[in-house]
Amino acid sequence: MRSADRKVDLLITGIGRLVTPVGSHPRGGKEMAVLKEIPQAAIAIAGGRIVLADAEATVLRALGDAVIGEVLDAGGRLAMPGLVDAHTHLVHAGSREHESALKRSGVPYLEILARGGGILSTMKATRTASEQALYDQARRSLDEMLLQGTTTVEAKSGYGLCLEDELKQLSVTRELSKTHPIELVSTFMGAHAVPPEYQGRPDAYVELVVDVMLPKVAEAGLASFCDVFCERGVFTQEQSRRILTEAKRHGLRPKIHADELESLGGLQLAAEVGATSAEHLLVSDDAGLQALADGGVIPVLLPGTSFNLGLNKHARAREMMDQFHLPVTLATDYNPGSSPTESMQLIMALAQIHLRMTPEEIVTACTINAANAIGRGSEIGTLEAGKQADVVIFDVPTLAYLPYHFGINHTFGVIKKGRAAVWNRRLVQG
Ligand SMILES: N=CN[C@@H](CCC(=O)O)C(=O)O
Ligand SMILES: [Zn+2]
Repeated sequence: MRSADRKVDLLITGIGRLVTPVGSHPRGGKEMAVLKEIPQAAIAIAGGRIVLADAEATVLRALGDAVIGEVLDAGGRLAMPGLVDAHTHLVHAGSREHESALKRSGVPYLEILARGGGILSTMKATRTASEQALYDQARRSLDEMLLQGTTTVEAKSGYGLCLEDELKQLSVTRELSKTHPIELVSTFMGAHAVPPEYQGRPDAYVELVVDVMLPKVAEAGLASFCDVFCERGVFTQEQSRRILTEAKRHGLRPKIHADELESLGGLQLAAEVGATSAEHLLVSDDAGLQALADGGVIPVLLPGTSFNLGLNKHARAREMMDQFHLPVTLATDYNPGSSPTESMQLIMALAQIHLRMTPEEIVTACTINAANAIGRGSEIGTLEAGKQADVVIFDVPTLAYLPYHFGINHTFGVIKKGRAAVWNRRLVQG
């Protein structure tokens, strides 16, 4: 530490083991298993950033006679970068437990949508809801995410499906990003489904998205990314191309929901338009995965969706890593239909069992790779000097225990931008 740095706002001591990926870039293939591990560690934080994360003796020596604002003792627990949830449909009204019986009786996800349910059912609820009601519901979800160790969340629109209500959803995201400790990255997803007014006229709806919605969203600075649901019966590859190409023209970075149920060439399109990420990928073939690798597109896998839809089909995470050296990312896909969970810890457990990922790979997938999937790799995703101080402290004896003991919350503490947001398992007010 230079003498100019000799003021520390927060010092976290007593970290039994600090575990973190290193660097700012996505980690692909074998690199995903490489973590830096420091026993008996401490983290010094100033101005919301990490000044030093190292062995406690080294940190204390470097601090010398520095002025220290607050000290928090992690009590020998495990610290890692705050979890990044790179794919959610955070802002929506209501819930869809009434569809569970249909799903149990074998009615497919897209059939429920075709009957006017599914996404369209949440669209109706969201259109009717006030901004305040949407805000309150999403805020409760964010609190839950924070309590579970998530510090940054991507939030998609796509339940308004008309200009006014898409803007309403995105405004709620913007409001939440000002008031909640969790940092939000906003994605415009007007092309999530074809609304009833445009039934049978999907191209006309695509034109509305392109000509009316995109310019307004971009002008108001309401989103950083644009996503589209490229799936049979929803949007074709050609319609998706039109939307993502126009999105780029307006300064929004492309993302795509692809290969969830059927492959329409969404991964090739992702590479073609230079998408940051392609998400779901349950039925992807080798050609699609090679396109991602060649195009530098990050695969975002959502094992909560296949679990909850009872699909018995899992993304080919091992091949993505071992054969295609891809930087696999994990996310909740939190939404009221296909994945009603805020818990990244549940996703970790599913990733270990269904995607056959190791605990180290899972950490990388939920931190630095996820950060890159939302364009934030240089700021968050690792515990290194200079990065934003987003830290989660888990009450687990070993790293492997985290995805192993599932169904409970292991989070003891969460530090967001250098401030305790959760401590002793409770939200810190103020
Ligand atoms: N598959 C498309 N969209 C969401 C589900 C939205 C919903 O069912 O409400 C997803 O990513 O799984
Ligand atoms: Zn989604």
